[in-house]
Amino acid sequence: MDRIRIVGGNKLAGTIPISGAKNAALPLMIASLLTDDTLTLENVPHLADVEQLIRILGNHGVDYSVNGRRENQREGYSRTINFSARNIVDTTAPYELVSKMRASFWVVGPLLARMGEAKVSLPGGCAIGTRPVDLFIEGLQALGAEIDVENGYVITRAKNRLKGNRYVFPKVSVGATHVLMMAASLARGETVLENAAREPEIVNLAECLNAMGAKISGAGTSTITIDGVDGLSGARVRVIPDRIETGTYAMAVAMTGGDVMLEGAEPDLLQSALDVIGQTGAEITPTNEGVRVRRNGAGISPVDITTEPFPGFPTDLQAQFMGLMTMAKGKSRITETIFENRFMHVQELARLGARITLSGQTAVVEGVAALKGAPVMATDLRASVSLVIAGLAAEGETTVNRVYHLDRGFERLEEKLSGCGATIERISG
Ligand SMILES: CC(=O)N[C@H]1[C@@H](OP(=O)(O)OP(=O)(O)OC[C@H]2O[C@@H](n3ccc(=O)[nH]c3=O)[C@H](O)[C@@H]2O)O[C@H](CO)[C@@H](O)[C@@H]1O
Ligand SMILES: C=C(OP(=O)(O)O)C(=O)O
Repeated sequence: MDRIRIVGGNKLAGTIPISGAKNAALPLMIASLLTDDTLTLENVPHLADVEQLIRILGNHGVDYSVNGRRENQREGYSRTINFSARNIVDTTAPYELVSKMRASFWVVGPLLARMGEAKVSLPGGCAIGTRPVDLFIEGLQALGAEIDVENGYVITRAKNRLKGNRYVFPKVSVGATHVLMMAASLARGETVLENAAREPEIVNLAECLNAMGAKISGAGTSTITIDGVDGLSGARVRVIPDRIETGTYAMAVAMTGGDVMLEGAEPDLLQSALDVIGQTGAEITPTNEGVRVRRNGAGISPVDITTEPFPGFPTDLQAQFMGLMTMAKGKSRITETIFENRFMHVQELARLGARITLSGQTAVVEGVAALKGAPVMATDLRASVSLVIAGLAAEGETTVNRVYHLDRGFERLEEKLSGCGATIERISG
């Protein structure tokens, strides 16, 4: 199994290109199921999750080509991919495929809306919480779907076309908002979603659906209105830059010191996180090229954060921020409100010498003067990258095991960091 080896202590300096966002690319790819025309997506990142979703969509009959040709190489930067769901050959998404990635469950919305049925395995066990699907079920039922959960599958049927309705989310859910927006696009009449997620990825999906002929307004606010249409067509849409990748590298620079241009980053997509990083002592400068991050001289100031739905501080940056706080000059409190089990990085950061105590959903981090390299491993994507950040700042050698987590969400991580002066390499086998 591959590992990442890091020798810490170097400041980062140079340019890091920001890739297309994993969490935007996935729902956009799934939207291709809604039409028999070709959906062309630009800036799709080359990630394990994208490859896995290509396999899942292929099982339903979706054909794809990369820049006009099929491509199997594992490495490469963000690409343009054409998706064509001319014929849906199967409305079942089996356990073997869905269990590997949460977002694959989202095919339930377009399959049900276009084909009148979908049988989708419950998503697999995940390291950050229980992650139920009750809101998806309740929301699709509000649109007229009949739903049974049997033998680990969610079985959905719509005898007639789905029918628009008002649905108030009892809790903000990114995935359920994506799915209901897609399903309601092909429903009869108007759907109003209240307490909807406001994440930039929701806006990107709404833009995509509208380019395909949907009539959606209000995406990016908590009330989204969808006027159902009879059919959707193809379109060409660009995946937004990855705000989590942007925040991750910004925190890496805040921790090691240095001066890095995050090329192509859009500050509006992560303003709350950039504000917090600024409060730790790093200088954040939006430019025409992207976002410049600098930290020289003075140390890292402690800052308290609480994760929240957008526009609050994102849960997907919580682990990385904890990494940064391990070397702050004082005590910080980090409260996780989105997922009940997203502190799996705490015990691994402790191997590097971090001092963290947990009390319910809050971690209290007592900054230390130096971390010392060690072998570590993490159980999820963002936890893994928090260990990479900490390793970059630690004295000596750190090896991060279970690299497949990183490959889910970070395109060419080692190359981007070593290009800025980090000593980091992948060790195969
Ligand atoms: C592929 C993708 O885009 N993943 C992101 C998406 O995940 P995902 O869409 O799975 O996250 P949600 O926004 O749905 O989850 C938010 C909270 O709602 C709960 N919930 C959700 C659905 C449901 O039916 N019932 C329920 O109780 C979840 O357990 C969680 O506690 O948003 C999360 C929150 O920003 C991010 O951390 C993930 O990176
Ligand atoms: C939690 C994440 O992804 P997923 O929802 O696919 O598990 C993530 O991107 O941090």
